[in-house]
Amino acid sequence: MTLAIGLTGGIASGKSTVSNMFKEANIPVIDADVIAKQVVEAGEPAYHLVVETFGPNILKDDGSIDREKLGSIVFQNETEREKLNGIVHPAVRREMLQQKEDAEKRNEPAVVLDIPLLFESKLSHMADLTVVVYVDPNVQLERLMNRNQLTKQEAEWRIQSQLPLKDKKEKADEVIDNNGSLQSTKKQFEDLMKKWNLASE
Ligand SMILES: CC(C)(COP(=O)(O)OP(=O)(O)OC[C@H]1O[C@@H](n2cnc3c(N)ncnc32)[C@H](O)[C@@H]1O)[C@@H](O)C(=O)NCCC(=O)NCCS
Ligand SMILES: Nc1ncnc2c1ncn2[C@@H]1O[C@H](COP(=O)(O)OP(=O)(O)OP(=O)(O)O)[C@@H](O)[C@H]1O
Repeated sequence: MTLAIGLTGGIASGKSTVSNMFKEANIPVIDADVIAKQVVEAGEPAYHLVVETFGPNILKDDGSIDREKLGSIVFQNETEREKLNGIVHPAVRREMLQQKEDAEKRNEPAVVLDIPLLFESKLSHMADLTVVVYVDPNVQLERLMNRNQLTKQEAEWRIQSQLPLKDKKEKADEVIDNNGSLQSTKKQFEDLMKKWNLASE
């Protein structure tokens, strides 16, 4: 049986940091953000719907979607965000289920479903257990502003477009606290791997 681990968190809470630890441990990771980018590449069905819905102004000169522009529209407006979600999410869900099935066919001991909106989109049924990468609100704001070079207002809009991290923490089966050093996060990751009998040594 392939253990399906649902990995989530808030924007810039450290999901990629933890998903890299899984990859280093040879556990395959299915990344919803990567798939969400692929399904809106030029020529894909969702690409045409996005252009129809948001207009040609959201395109770059080469015809690809200007993600920064689209982000500045949808992160500060719930109605626009729901329109985008309605186009992108079904395609992402289909592809994730396909990749999960492939991992099961390969008899992988485990597979990680890295889904930022795991709880918001009610997708936890796809996973056997859920893990939240948690940070305190002030740490999240600071890391997001630094990583994406955003103003405080822009970063707050992005954070507010998601369920508060403390709510996700309550819903999750396991919590990795990423407020501290990377070493402390790695230690918590290793402890979980032992608990799930996935540690190699
Ligand atoms: C708005 C878009 C174009 C901005 O692109 P950009 O390259 O700047 O960001 P990226 O895709 O890497 O997302 C960064 C983070 O933003 C957060 N986020 C993205 N989309 C959403 C959303 N619809 N609602 C809440 N948070 C979101 C997630 O935490 C994600 O990890 C893009 O995020 C998008 O197409 N979003 C809709 C699809 C979606 O929900 N993706 C999330 C996983 S399915
Ligand atoms: N323990 C840590 N100490 C210091 N910086 C950290 C730590 N963990 C992550 N970071 C930094 O915080 C930022 C966010 O981390 P990461 O990209 O892993 O988050 P994420 O949850 O995958 O974000 P998103 O879903 O928004 O893409 C990055 O710039 C990363 O280098």
